[in-house]
Amino acid sequence: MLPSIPFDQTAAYRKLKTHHKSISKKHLRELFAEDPRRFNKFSIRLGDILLDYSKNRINGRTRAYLVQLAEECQLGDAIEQMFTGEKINATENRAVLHTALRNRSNTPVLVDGKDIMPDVNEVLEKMKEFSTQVRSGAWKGYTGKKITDIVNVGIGGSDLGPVMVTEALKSYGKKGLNVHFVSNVDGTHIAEALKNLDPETTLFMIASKTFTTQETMANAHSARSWFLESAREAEHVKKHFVAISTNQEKVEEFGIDPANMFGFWDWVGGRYSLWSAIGLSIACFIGFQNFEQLLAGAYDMDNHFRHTKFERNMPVMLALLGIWYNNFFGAQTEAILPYDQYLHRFAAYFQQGDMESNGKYVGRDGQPVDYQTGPVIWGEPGTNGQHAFYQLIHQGTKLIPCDFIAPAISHNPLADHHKMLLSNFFAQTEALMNGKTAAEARAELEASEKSAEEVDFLTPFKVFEGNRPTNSILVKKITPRVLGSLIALYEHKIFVQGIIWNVFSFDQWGVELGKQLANKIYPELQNDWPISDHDSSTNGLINLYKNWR
Ligand SMILES: O=P(O)(O)OC[C@H]1O[C@H](O)[C@H](O)[C@@H](O)[C@@H]1O
Repeated sequence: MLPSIPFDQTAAYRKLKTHHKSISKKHLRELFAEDPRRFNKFSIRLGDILLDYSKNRINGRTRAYLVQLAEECQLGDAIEQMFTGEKINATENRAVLHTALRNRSNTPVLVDGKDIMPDVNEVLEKMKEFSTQVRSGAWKGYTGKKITDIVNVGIGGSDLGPVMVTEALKSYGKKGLNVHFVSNVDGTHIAEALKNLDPETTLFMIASKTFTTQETMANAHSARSWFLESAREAEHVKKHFVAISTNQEKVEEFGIDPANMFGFWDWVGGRYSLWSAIGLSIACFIGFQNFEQLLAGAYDMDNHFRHTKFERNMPVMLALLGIWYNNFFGAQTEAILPYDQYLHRFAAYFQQGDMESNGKYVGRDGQPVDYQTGPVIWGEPGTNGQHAFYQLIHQGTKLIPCDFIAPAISHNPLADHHKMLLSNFFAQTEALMNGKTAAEARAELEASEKSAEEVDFLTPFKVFEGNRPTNSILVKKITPRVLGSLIALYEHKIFVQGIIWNVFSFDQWGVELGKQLANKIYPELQNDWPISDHDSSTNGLINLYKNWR
């Protein structure tokens, strides 16, 4: 059982509260001026990844108190409990073992006394075999042609990870093998995805942990109908449909040959499942060796997380800084800003990862917490964001801690593009930190030969307070291995925050209500009779819809 200590009742919390009063008045400029060694002090390097967290509103004392907070909340024990397969997902009575999926050492991991590594390796072997056949063209469609297009049909955790990773590693993708993703139950999604595809060369991967998710099942049935319009014989389905699921019964019920099923287990959470067979589209697209590199990168981060002292521990420090702003500065959101076009779904991926994990108001003791838990996660790639929403980050009334992520080496070294991109990356965190004083703004205006009145009028608008905190994550290059580490970094950050906020990070009961209500209304839409048993708004909307359709 996880430790259950309301974090606002720890000694460290009280110390941080008092400490916050003084340090929140300090400007980052002053903190840098006071300590020339700030960068060395507040940065962590792991292989090809550097986390520079020196541009945060902290000093050595803040870090010490934050680390004490983690210790008082028994984070060390909690980490061990996760890695060793204790049933820390208590509301579902499950272990949480995405780390076992990338346990490259193969040391046994026990669930209910049984080593799960042989099962993990067996599925990996099956993925290797299958992805090799698809890539080499040995896997043939019903008319003997090789596969040119893979359509992953899944939603949430059975979609976002493969989407994000195949985009991030596009430059490793096999030419002539395209991946498509269908998630939304809106018929437009599948209709558009299938528009230019050829049933003879298309392979569907029906990805669903439960194999009961309404959206995925509706899309899977439509995919099969589309396929059978051309193929005619149900016999051909086995060449074009594979299932990725924990639910063999439902897979068979759907009509997919169990030989074409790639299994995983209830101890893999949906939003932590890209390392499992849910990553099959990734393995086919980038090749199994690269998929193994992705796993290896995550394993690097797992080891770092498990064995490094908190103040040198990347996920722990990232998590503690998030808590610092969320619970002491009152920040509501966090932005993830990758300066890499390939990472354009990274923030969207961690919207689910973070918000579905820690978006909870009930503590592990079953009582509502009286402090803030998970933040709103959002973000877009730089520099696009700079021309859209950075105004608010620089001069708005809200404090938005930002993570800037960039690779030193681009996969597309085109003219001077990467230098320009990176100059923006460096400039933004510097500007957010320093801001621009009234004197500086005034001097600039005066130099531009404005009249005295204009200078007076314009000066306040040109002032930037600065003191906006950022983390910079600079990596050498976005390789499969580096990406694996980056994803695991954020996964563990979320875990640490869940432990400290005392919430269960691996269930998602909040998603259930919407599902239940939609299932109630769905039959009511099957006829044209007016509805009257909901509230007046819902009745009004449904009845107008029935009128208009
Ligand atoms: O993989 P599935 O069972 O189809 O679930 C797909 C998704 O839907 C659920 O409602 C959860 O909110 C997600 O965590 C999950 O990833």
